[in-house]
Amino acid sequence: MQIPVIDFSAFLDISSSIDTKLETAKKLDKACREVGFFYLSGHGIDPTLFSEMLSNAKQFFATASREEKDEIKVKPSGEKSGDDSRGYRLVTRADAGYEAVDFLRELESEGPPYTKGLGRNQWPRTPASLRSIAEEYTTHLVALGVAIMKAFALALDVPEEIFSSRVDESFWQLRLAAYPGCKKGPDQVKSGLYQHSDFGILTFLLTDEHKGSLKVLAPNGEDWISADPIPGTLICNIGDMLSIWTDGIYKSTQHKVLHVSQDMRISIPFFFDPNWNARIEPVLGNVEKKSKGKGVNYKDIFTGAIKYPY
Ligand SMILES: O=C(O)CCC(=O)C(=O)O
Ligand SMILES: [Fe+2]
Repeated sequence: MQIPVIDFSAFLDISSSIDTKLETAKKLDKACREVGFFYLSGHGIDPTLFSEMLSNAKQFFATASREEKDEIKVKPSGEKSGDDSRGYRLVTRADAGYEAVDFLRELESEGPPYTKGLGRNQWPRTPASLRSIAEEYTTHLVALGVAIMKAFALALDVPEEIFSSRVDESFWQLRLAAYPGCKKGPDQVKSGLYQHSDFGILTFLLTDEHKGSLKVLAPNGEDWISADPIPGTLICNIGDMLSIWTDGIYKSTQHKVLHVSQDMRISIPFFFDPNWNARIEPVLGNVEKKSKGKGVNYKDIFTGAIKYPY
């Protein structure tokens, strides 16, 4: 299996004919059906923004003091300003080892105290440029996510609003992550992330130059393929919610991280997820399957009000 590289520029070019757009959309569609992962080029985002995101994230993880990290740590919902979702975490488990800071779309809400998902982002004090760069990056990726959903609708031959009405206020999540460098010897720590599929719609992943860390499960269910970074591209993959919307036609492929290099690896996933109130149900017109997600809103899944997978 190979992860295809797809040039999206023709779809974004307003002078492209519908046939040209359809040709690009069909390439994406094929990748989503067969692999669930693709590299995106021609996305219109300035590569300087990629390097600024990576260098700001690296600076934070490499230089922020313990106190600075603690100040913005994820706090339980209902406790002062916490909402159990936003801020810094250090994960040291048998099957996962990394540090991360999460930022999510801020929704209108009462509080503090906040219920899960409805709080305010906690921005690191340093580097001072991180917030404005992350906000600019987010604006670009939200627009890109909306454009790709239009391409999916075109390829699947369904009305554009089926998707756009469910993602036009995407409850996105931006994660800055650092996988520690592996030291040999007794203090060796696990650096990586257990096997999983992503939860939402579409993940846009930006990583530093380390190779061999991200592994994608091949369709045969046995082989692991390294998804090494290709400079200037974003690694994209389908999440479970889009797999549900498309009756499983688009695959939310399993992947994992196993980082064995001696230096820290920076990885920045952007999870383009459904609107907070989006309905989660198959939408391609298969009436029998439509009942499966009856009454389920994305927020109920996100907050754990409904057990997922349901
Ligand atoms: O760091 C990576 O390469 C992938 C991370 C990932 O799969 C995730 O955060 O969901
Ligand atoms: Fe993932």
